[in-house]
Amino acid sequence: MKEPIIKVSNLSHRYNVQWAVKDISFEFNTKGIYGLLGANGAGKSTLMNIMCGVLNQTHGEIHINGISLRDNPVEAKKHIGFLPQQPPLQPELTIEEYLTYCAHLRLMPEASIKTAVQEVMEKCKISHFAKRIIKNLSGGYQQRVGIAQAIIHRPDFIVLDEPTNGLDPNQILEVRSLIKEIAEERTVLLSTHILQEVQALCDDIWMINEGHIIFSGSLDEFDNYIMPSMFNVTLLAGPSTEELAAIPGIVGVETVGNTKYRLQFDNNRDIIENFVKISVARDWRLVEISLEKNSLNTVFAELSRKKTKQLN
Ligand SMILES: Nc1ncnc2c1ncn2[C@@H]1O[C@H](COP(=O)(O)OP(=O)(O)OP(=O)(O)O)[C@@H](O)[C@H]1O
Repeated sequence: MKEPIIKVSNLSHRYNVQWAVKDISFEFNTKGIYGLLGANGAGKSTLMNIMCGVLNQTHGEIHINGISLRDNPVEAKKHIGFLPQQPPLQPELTIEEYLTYCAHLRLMPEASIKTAVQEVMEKCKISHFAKRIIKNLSGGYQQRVGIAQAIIHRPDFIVLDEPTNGLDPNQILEVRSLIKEIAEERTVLLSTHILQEVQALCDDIWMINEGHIIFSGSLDEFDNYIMPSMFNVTLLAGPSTEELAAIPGIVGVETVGNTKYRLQFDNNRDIIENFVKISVARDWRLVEISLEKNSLNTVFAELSRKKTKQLN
């Protein structure tokens, strides 16, 4: 049977008395982009540093393609690429010099290095700047070089820690498109505290809060995890707010202009169907009705609140 690309088992880490990461387990078996979402201080960098062999965990095991990172770190690291929050660039070197240096650090066979450097520069669309000194590149191009160093040794598993942090909107789009291309052939774990980032890029989401994984699933599952609690209606011959508030299941009424209402409901899943029936029966001239989808921000805040409550 094929080993998981990455397997994390009962991983915990503490810097001092406080656990930064506590009893985390998961595995990735497919290519694509996995989002690791969490607020500042949630434990993302700690988890990523451990997964990339930069930090030794207090407890637990990591296996990359079946190789133990603790027992066989040199072999395991051949399968991992890492772009930390601060890309480990050498500002005085040219792109080509720097990537050649990285290839040596990655213990690549000497004969394969020149081709690997050319290939990775093409992949990351930086070949035209091969001879340019890194410190003279824009933030977006520096980040491309950071990504290039993470994939030069052709690892199966790439970890990107906040890869679009500090970039302008155009650079963000360019780096995102590069990440998508890279993930067609590999498994990418992308850490971010930006919800739009996971929305734009990720197939699956892991959410971490206070060192615990509090959600894992697809983007749709994440979005729908908490049932919407509001819906909006347009009633051309609407009743008084009192009459609306008296409908069983409605717990709040807000008027938005002359014909529009925003209604809050309890956990009654049949509310929309019931509301339509009542509107027709009472001739309110219903012309529009829509559930208000929770924004990812709302879900994020609610999940954090739920989990913190459970842990206390
Ligand atoms: N070197 C360290 N020594 C002591 N505590 C640390 C150290 N690094 C991180 N921590 C603590 O561990 C917890 C998790 O931090 P971590 O940096 O992993 O979170 P994060 O989700 O990556 O946040 P950010 O997005 O701000 O980097 C925090 O409470 C942080 O203060």
